[in-house]
Amino acid sequence: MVRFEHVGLRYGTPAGSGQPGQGKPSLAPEVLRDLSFTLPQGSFHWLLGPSGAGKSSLLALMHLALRPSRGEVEILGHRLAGARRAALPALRRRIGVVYQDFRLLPHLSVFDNVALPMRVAGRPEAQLRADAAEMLRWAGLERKLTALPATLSGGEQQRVAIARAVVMRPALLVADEPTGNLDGPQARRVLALLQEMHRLGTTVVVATHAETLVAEHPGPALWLAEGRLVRHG
Ligand SMILES: Nc1ncnc2c1ncn2[C@@H]1O[C@H](COP(=O)(O)OP(=O)(O)OP(=O)(O)O)[C@@H](O)[C@H]1O
Repeated sequence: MVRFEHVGLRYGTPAGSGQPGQGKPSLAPEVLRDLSFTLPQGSFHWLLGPSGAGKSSLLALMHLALRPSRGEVEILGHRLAGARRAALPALRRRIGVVYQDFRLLPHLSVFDNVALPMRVAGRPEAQLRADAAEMLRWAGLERKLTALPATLSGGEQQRVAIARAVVMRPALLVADEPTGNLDGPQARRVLALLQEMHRLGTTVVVATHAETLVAEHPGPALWLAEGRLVRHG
């Protein structure tokens, strides 16, 4: 479950920067204002709104890249305000993130990109090999295991990024404009993977400007405008 209660975010504050500190209050305007909503575990939501509305900022709060300047954020049963800093890495491992620009490591093969989160978490090599291979089969990339990201199409790179985001079986998956760099067929294939994660029980939030895709797959949505939640349903 994801729960926001009266959440505000200003960049440039110690909380907004994600850094601890005793800095003076920032005079920067709030980019997220008084957001309150709950996303049930296992739900799928679009995150919609014009450019600058605050979609990426909201997703950054959900995947713990930022902390709110005010209000309460609860992710997967953890209230961030009371959470010990030491508890955050374990919580982060339960959250998968997909970006518009893929963010694959260019010097690592497709296989090693997907295996990386498991290596960081110290999984045994035999298990992680099997899991990474299974995820890449699922994403339709079993023939690309040894390829470097630059040799793949945009759609293939994004499918690698999704395999990497879900290989640790996250309970929450957030995608920030995941089809922004893709053509229609590739975008649909990427969305199908995100929807399949939802069907498997993952809470999924997808920020997008892709109106055609949303029209083809109507579903619950959070609408932001100028940092406010203007519609939820
Ligand atoms: N690191 C930052 N520092 C200061 N202000 C920022 C930062 N990142 C975003 N902003 C501001 O926060 C507001 C919301 O930006 P955000 O990127 O969250 O919107 P968005 O809805 O995702 O936009 P887009 O659809 O164009 O990606 C904007 O006014 C933006 O300029």
